[in-house]
Amino acid sequence: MSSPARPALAVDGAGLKIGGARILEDVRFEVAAGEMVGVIGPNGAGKTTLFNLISGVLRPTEGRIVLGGADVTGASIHARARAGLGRTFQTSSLFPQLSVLENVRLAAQARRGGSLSVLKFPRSADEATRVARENLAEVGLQDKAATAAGDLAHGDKRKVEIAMLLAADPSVILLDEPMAGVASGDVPSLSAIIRRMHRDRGCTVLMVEHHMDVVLGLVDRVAVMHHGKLLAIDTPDAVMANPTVQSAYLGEPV
Ligand SMILES: Nc1ncnc2c1ncn2[C@@H]1O[C@H](COP(=O)(O)OP(=O)(O)OP(=O)(O)O)[C@@H](O)[C@H]1O
Repeated sequence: MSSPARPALAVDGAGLKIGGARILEDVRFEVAAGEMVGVIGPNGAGKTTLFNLISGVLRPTEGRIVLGGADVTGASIHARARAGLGRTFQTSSLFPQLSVLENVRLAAQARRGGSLSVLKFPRSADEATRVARENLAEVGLQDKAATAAGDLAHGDKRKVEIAMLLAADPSVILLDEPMAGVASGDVPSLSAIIRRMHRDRGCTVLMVEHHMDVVLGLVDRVAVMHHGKLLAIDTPDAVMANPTVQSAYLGEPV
């Protein structure tokens, strides 16, 4: 009998208490290698906190975070990045005065923490530039390489952030509201980039996103957070048909 494939990411009973406040409680799910899972839920449900626990910004007060079979609950943000975890943030993380190419090149050089230590075989400047150009082309921004990142439209900034993420070559990607602040006309091209990134790289993706139509059209499964708990995790159709989820979104007690 073959054993089931090891999940790329497991959140194993994770909880977070701050002072007297219980922010997250017994969150438990697995994401298979190559799967794309959306995380939805009303404001304050705990989605960003969950990402902070997975990426190492916060440590859970209960439970474990397991990345590719390794328990990383106590590992630093950088150790998780070296283990192949990449993350974008809700707010822009670009250096506005630097050119688009320079922003992506810095990410390429810091691949899995590489540039911080000569022992980790950092990419040479030429190699980093090549990787940066390749990833800029992947998000369709090769013509804006010389533009200052701060001068870009919001949608293009988001695309540069995805190019930066890809330049670091992660195997598990956390996207925190990739469509936040993006003009509605830019949403389809950004969605297409995410779909292509997932398909061509075979990476595992966990994505928080408020645009429900975007999430439902992209992901294999949806996780629904509510009041710091995982309400449901299932296919988009099953989640939308779930009466508990419907109550949560209508603001009724669940
Ligand atoms: N450091 C903290 N100290 C106290 N409470 C916190 C802390 N961080 C988050 N919270 C609270 O935890 C809850 C979950 O917050 P979180 O930002 O994770 O929600 P969210 O689902 O990402 O919301 P949004 O969709 O608005 O981004 C909120 O009630 C928030 O006020």
